[in-house]
Amino acid sequence: MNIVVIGAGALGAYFGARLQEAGQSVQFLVRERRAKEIKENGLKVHSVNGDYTFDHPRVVQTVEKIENPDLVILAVKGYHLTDTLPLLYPLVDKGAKVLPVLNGMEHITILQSELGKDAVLGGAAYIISTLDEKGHVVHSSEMDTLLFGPLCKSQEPFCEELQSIVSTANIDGKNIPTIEEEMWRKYMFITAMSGVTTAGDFSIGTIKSCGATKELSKKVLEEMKDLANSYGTSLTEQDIEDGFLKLQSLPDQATSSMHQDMRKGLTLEVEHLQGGAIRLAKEAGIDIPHIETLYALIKPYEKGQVPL
Ligand SMILES: NC(=O)C1=CN([C@@H]2O[C@H](COP(=O)(O)OP(=O)(O)OC[C@H]3O[C@@H](n4cnc5c(N)ncnc54)[C@H](OP(=O)(O)O)[C@@H]3O)[C@@H](O)[C@H]2O)C=CC1
Ligand SMILES: CC(C)(CO)C(=O)C(=O)O
Repeated sequence: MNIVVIGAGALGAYFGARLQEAGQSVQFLVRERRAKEIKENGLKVHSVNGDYTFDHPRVVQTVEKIENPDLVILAVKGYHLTDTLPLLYPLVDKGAKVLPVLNGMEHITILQSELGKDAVLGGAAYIISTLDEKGHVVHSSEMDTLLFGPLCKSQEPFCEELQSIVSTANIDGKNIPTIEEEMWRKYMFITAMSGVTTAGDFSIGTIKSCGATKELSKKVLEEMKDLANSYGTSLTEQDIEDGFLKLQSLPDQATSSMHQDMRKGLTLEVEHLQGGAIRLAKEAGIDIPHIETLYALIKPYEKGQVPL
């Protein structure tokens, strides 16, 4: 399969590496800074599931050079989504399906209205990865789940083909027929995990060891369940329990990508995640006070600046 990764960051470079390792043709469509970094330092993955070094990473900076793309893995941050549209239009015109692995939900509506429903698959990832000072991927816990699936019936055969490909790769890749619900589950989980770790500036261990902080995480999961259900899913108390168990199963030092970004002084996805939840809740007429509070605490750090 001809795979194009837009967003050769912590997540895109990891899954791109695993798919190339499995024999697929993978190209990274990058901007100038990242192209230079990869040229200077090469592209490597340091992973608890096995390292991978690209001999010659296939890096392109213009979309015109890409021929016969089958799949675009879209792995940029939420705040970069609209910048990728000029790249996505021609790739979709050339026949590619787009698999967005961003956290959140609002990007699906934007992509579907810009690219057409047929072109946009559902996707979500569970992985803890980051980039080091050389721009190499550091994947620090065994979890590397890539979930994808059809958002409309016409995509089912493509997703089956993709399943047969990811099954040969060293990742936990799954075609989920009910991917939309699965994306809401992930959104529920990440809103709690990123919200609490970033607002508190602590890792999972602190959530696990403090009763009141655990309770706050549960309240956020509950609010997200109600939000998801107001958009047509059927999440249950069991999903909250499962989300909470997943959070507790992570190593004490593990933390969210948003919190890692805050520690590095980078821009945060707070508007895309907690902000997105607030907008969707307003539209649905439901209250999500705990998420609003986390949003207010994180928002001052959004641009990476240290507040006064
Ligand atoms: N990291 C993690 O553990 C997880 C992340 N996620 C989600 O995955 C998404 C990606 O996160 P992550 O990989 O951490 O982010 P990174 O910041 O590590 O990577 C994003 C990459 O996107 C690139 N990019 C942005 N705009 C463009 C563009 N127009 N053209 C080409 N490349 C572009 C950036 O390049 P440049 O250097 O040029 O800015 C950067 O390399 C987020 O939504 C995140 O929430 C989900 C699960 C886990
Ligand atoms: C919680 C986690 C690590 C799970 O994949 C994640 O999605 C993120 O931090 O962005």
